[in-house]
Amino acid sequence: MGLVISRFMKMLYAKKQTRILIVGLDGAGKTTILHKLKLGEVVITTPASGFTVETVEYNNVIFTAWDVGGPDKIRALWRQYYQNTEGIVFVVDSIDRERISKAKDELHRLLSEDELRDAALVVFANKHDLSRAMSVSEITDKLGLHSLRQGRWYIHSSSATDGQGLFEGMDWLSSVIASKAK
Ligand SMILES: Nc1nc2c(ncn2[C@@H]2O[C@H](COP(=O)(O)OP(=O)(O)OP(=O)(O)O)[C@@H](O)[C@H]2O)c(=O)[nH]1
Ligand SMILES: [Mg+2]
Repeated sequence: MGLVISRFMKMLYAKKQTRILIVGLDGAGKTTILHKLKLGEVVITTPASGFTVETVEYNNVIFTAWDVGGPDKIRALWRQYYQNTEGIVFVVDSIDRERISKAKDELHRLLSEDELRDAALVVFANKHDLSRAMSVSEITDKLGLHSLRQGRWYIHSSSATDGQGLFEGMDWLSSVIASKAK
């Protein structure tokens, strides 16, 4: 899986610097996905107490992951990572029925940011290997994805622990970004 991802990432992203955000509530599976993509060493930084950012650089693509459910006072710090963002990977815990509406609020809040308005969105309905997982269509509804702009979003079930579904989502994202760059 890592090899396949690497190969097409290399083809598509060689020229200009691009950022991809990997975001979602705590425990959704962001860190697991970042490692599973096998793009390189994951570097952890803490720009402020209570705020941890994980970064992987791959050619000219910077993958940046953090938890968007944190306290309001650290939100201002997120903006430094918005520049050049072409893609957003939003990770949802498919068994967390209690917090799906919080996930929705955070997603829409993020997408309303000026600098993120044109970014393509992939949602991973993660932890799909678990029997209690909500279906992709239920998550689509509960996140209000149909109300989003221009149809530049895509949702796929995933299991970050075994890698299932990650390729499909990343493949869609890279092809949308590549077609925009032309
Ligand atoms: N069964 C199952 N467990 C998963 C999956 N993805 C992640 N997990 C587990 O869920 C827990 C949280 O995963 P993380 O990758 O640490 O989640 P995170 O989004 O980085 O969480 P924070 O760093 O706290 O914001 C870990 O115990 C993972 O092993 C999945 O697809 N299936
Ligand atoms: Mg994490």
